[in-house]
Order: sequence, then structure tokens, then C-alpha cells
Amino acid sequence: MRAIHHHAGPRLELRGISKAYPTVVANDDIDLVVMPGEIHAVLGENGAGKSTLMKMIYGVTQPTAGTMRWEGTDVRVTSPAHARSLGIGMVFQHFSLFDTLTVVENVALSLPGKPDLADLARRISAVSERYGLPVDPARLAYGLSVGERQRVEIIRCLLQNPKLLIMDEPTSVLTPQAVRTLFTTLRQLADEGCSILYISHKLDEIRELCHRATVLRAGKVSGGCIPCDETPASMAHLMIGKELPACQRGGGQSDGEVRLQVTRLSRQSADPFGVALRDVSLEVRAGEIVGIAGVSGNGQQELLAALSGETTCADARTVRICGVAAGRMGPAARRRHGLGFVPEERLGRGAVPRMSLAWNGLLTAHAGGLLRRGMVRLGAMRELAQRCIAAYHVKCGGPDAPANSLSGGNLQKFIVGREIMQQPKLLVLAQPTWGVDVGAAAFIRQSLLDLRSAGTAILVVSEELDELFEISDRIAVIAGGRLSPAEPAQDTSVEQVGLRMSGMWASEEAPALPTAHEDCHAHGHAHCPDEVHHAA
Ligand SMILES: Nc1ncnc2c1ncn2[C@@H]1O[C@H](COP(=O)(O)OP(=O)(O)OP(=O)(O)O)[C@@H](O)[C@H]1O
Repeated sequence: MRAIHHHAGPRLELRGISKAYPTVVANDDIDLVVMPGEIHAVLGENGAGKSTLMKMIYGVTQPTAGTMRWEGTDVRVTSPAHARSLGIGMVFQHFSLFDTLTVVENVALSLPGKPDLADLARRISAVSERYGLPVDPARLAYGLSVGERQRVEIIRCLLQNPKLLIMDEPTSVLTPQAVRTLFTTLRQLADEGCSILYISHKLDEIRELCHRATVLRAGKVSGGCIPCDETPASMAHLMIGKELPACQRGGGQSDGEVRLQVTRLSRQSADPFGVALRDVSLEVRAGEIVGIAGVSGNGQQELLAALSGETTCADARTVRICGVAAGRMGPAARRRHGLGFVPEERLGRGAVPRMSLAWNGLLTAHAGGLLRRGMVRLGAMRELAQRCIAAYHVKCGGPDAPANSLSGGNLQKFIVGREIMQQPKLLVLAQPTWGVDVGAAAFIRQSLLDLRSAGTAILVVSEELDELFEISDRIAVIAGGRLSPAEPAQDTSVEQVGLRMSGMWASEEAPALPTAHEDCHAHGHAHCPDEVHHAA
């Protein structure tokens, strides 16, 4: 247990903080006071200015006006290292790990001096165990899933014994059980005197965890509240200024044609520490949404790569897209056969950071008439980006804005919107509303429901159980590289699925792995037409 020296006044005081970017005033005259031991939420729609404010407190960027007091003294935080020396730690929404380094090497980079790696690995394991954040210090960051990366970031902060911990959407990829553990951790830290600034779009979590909340709208403080006196609906109202629309499910179809068929997919992960997929079979039909729940790092990355075409299968028939044996096709060929795909990582895989939105739209929409005789139709390209920006209320500087100038949630809205608007026959999405505010998340979920009612087959891989239950017709669980059968959503419960996510199903009910020999014969593959040649 650690003790924090108590300064009687506020730990942090911001007065009149502003930040102007060339096209937008991201923060406008913001006042904020955080007391020792206080868990303070910052709420607001995508693009309201939350991350910008946090980045200034952490010294990533400097305000264009205003003052910051730290434990009663005026400071200008000039860099993250400076912030850390004051006792400020931050867990980012976009992670900042170096792929070619191990977990322990990555953590060492943010610590002063040259820590002994073996000793540091032991400290990481201790924190990881104490706070229920499993991660292997010896692994390369390259192979870590999004959830695992987030755990590393949290551990990295906790190792520095911060007096103020900034958490930018820390629970977006954690299981309900892991969220419980994290909250216990955060309450314990607060009891020890640590202040916490907590950004989240999950209003029920804010209600449960935070002592006070400040609401931002369009860069300004628009109000504040005591979360436990509010309901999620009243907080949503504070944030967006109106009521949230209720979701219209409409009817799913259970007898549409099979648009995605995965047959006994087994494969080693390309990453030596990754999760091997073991005998995964799955069907998604036209007019239904199938949800795959699971704790990040249980084979989702490997499954998504096998579906998108980023990795290929030895046997083309292992993955069928709209009836075509697509297992050996690359991503572009699969798109031509009707696949739409939203990857887990927004920047890097979902979008090229420095490219404009218009050009980013072209990357996956080129089948939809944007190319003519090998030439890009620039007008059509901008028009598609413009329609997507309008339909999904993407706050940005227009089609020519570079992807990396958008707030996290707005970029996500653009990437998901782009895929939905192309009305693919089959749409595979990872974490469709990650980092998206409640209003926009409701809109994306409704768009997915409408798309499925119009006949698209949809597969959603997500760790958000509530969301999966809201939109899925059937739900499967992935654990340890195995996939459970997909059950009708109404026949199962959040609790059951949560238990299976923590591996109950994998250890207790899974059948033994078939041998390669059985694999070939079990489904009479010899009778399937071989479409490999068309794929090339
Ligand atoms: N480097 C930048 N250059 C130009 N504009 C930027 C830059 N960073 C942020 N912005 C703009 O500042 C505004 C606030 O963005 P910020 O990331 O702070 O929002 P946020 O409230 O954290 O949103 P989200 O919930 O989506 O993460 C947005 O309009 C965004 O486009």
C-alpha cells in the first residue's frame, strides 16, 4: 500500500484552457477542478474535445490559452516525461507500444533511468496479478491484441504510482468481469488519494464509478453533474441535448442463403504467442446478424485475418463467401465477391492516417464505380466521402481532411459508414462502435439492423456484450481459439455468455481436436467444386 502526500487544495485546476487547431477550436475556455482521491468523469460526444484536454494535461500538446495549477503551483507541462515527473499518468485511446519490442521493453521506455528488465518483468507480473490484468512481459507487442495492448498501457501507468491517472476509454475492450476488477483497482487507488480523470462513453459505468462529471459540448464546458444522482438517459441528454432514439430491431431471417461458411478452420497463428484457431465452424445467412463474443486475445485477430483474406487457408473451401470457395483469395478478391470488412484497428488497417478521407474511402470502395478504365474518378470519390460524412454525422474538416485529424469516434463512424453504405452481401465487423458516443453508437447499431433486414449477412466480433445482445440474432463465444455453436440470442443470457468468455466452454465442453485426416473426410470435401482457380 502506498501513501500519497496530501496537499490540502485541489490536485489539478484548469482555468480558461483553450486549444485552437487550424480548422476547429477543440477546447474553448475550459475550467476544471479535480480533488485528491476524486474520480472525475469527462463526458461528451465524439469530437467534443475530451482527448484534446487530456493531452494538454499530460503535456502531449500545449494550450493556446489558459493556466494549469498542479497541487497549488502554476505549471506548464511541456512533455509527457514532464507530466510523469509531476505524477501524472495516462492510458491512451490509441496505443503507443513499439511493435518490435517486448512488453517489458516497452514499459521500460516510459520509466526514468535504465531499469533492470528481469526485475521490471517481475514487477509487471505482480501488478498484472494484483489488478487482474493478465499479460506476459516477454511477449512482443506486435502480436498483442487490442485488449492486451490496453492492459499493458494500464500496467505501465500503475507502475509509476501516479497522483493523477488519466484514462481515455479504458474499458472499451474489457470483459464485464475485467471491468469489475478494474473498478475495484480504481476505487482502491482513489482511496489511497490518487485522482482519476475518466473518459468514457459508457454512461452506466460512469454512474457507478465516478464522483463528479464535467460535460463538454463543442469544446466548451456545457454542464456538470453528480453521476450517481443521474440515470444513463439523463446523462445522455446532458451530453447531446436531446433524447436517445430507441433501437428498432425489425425481423431477422433464419432461412436466408448461406453467405459465409467457415468449415473446420484450424490454423497456427502467424505470431508465436498468438492463439491457434481450433476447428472453427460457422455459418452466417442472408438477413441475420451473428455476434461473436470473447475476451480479446482468444483468436479473434486470427479469425478476422482468415475472414478478410489477410491470411489465406491451404484449402480454399475452408472459407466460403456467397457460395464461392474463397479461402485462398486475398482481401481485394474477397471484396469483389461481396465481402465488406471493418477491422479492429482503425488507424493502420482501417484507414491510412495521413491520407484524406476521400482517398481512404477509395481504398475499399473501388468496386463501387469509383474507377473507370483504371482511372480514379476523383469527383465520385469525394462524393462518396461526403455522403458518408453527412449520413454518419462525421465531425471533420470535409472529404479532404486527413484521417489522423479526426477524433477517434469520428474516424470510427467514417470507417463503419463507408462499409455499410456499400451494402455488401456479407459484412464482417470488429468492435463496430468502439470509441463511438452513445448517440452515434445507437445510429450505427440501427444501420446494421436495417442492413440485415434488407438482406445482408452480418458477422460482428465484439467484446461489448450488451451491444451483441441488442443486435444479434445468434451469438457464439470464442475462447482459447475455439468457437462455440451460435445460439439464438433469446435462448442465452449475458451471464452465460460472460462465463463462456472466461473459458468455461473451451475447457469443459469442447470436443477433442480432429486429426488432419479426419478433417479432410468429415465433410466430404471431395465433392465440392474447386474454385481456387477463379480466386487467383
Ligand atoms: N491534430 C489535430 N489537428 C486538427 N484537428 C484536430 C486535431 N486533433 C483533434 N482535432 C479536432 O479537435 C476536435 C476535438 O477532438 P478530440 O479528439 O479532443 O475529441 P473527443 O471528445 O476526444 O472525441 P472522441 O470521443 O471521438 O474521442 C475534433 O473536431 C477534432 O477533429
